[in-house]
Amino acid sequence: MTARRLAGGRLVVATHNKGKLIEIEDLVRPYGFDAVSAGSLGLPEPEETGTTFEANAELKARAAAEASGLPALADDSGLAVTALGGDPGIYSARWAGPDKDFGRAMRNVEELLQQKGAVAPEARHAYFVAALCLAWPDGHIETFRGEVHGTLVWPPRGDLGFGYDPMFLPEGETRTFGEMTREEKHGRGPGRDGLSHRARAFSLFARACLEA
Ligand SMILES: O=P(O)(O)OP(=O)(O)OP(=O)(O)OC[C@H]1O[C@@H](n2cnc3c(O)ncnc32)[C@H](O)[C@@H]1O
Ligand SMILES: [Mg+2]
Repeated sequence: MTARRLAGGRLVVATHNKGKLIEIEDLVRPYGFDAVSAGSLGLPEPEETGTTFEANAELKARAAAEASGLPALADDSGLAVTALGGDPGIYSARWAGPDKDFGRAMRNVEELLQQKGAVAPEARHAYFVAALCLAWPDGHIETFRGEVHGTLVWPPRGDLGFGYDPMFLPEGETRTFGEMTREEKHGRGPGRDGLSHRARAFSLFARACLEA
């Protein structure tokens, strides 16, 4: 099945997360879109009732496309910790509570890892997942998924990025996402498909819908 192509113009970035918005704007910029955020359009934040990243991305993209009459790109993402059975997973934002305190969310992850005796790096495997969904106002959707695997460090390192970035050391790297610039975290470039989960999902999206 070939994906439906999206040719420039206005695109709603259907997120209320500032860190994500900045990253998605970076990723779409080379394709010449006029990107507008869901927040700037005053769109409400839909309740994430799905049980998968893909379902939640779809729900957010559809809501924004319907409300705005424009194509909308949503991201649902999170950190899955193997020793914690995949938690916080789709609940990654909710673990930070209503004040979006990711210092607290990271401490919570660390405490649970300590309780499991997960000290060695091998016991501290985790991966980020991002599902990107593009929805058109007529109801058509395309969904893509990216992952990046690594280990969790303690204490957190770096103050770049957002969310759980300072705890996450990607495989084969010496710095956490919190110590990387956005360009390094995206990791896109000639011969590279991206380092972060979001950049990887975006590469698939770009190949299928923007470059085809
Ligand atoms: O739903 P929207 O409005 O997009 O914003 P959100 O923050 O609620 O986003 P999610 O529901 O997808 O929750 C994902 C959470 O996982 C975390 N997360 C996702 N991608 C991340 C990344 O690249 N680096 C660090 N943390 C990330 C981050 O804390 C997010 O709040
Ligand atoms: Mg959310």
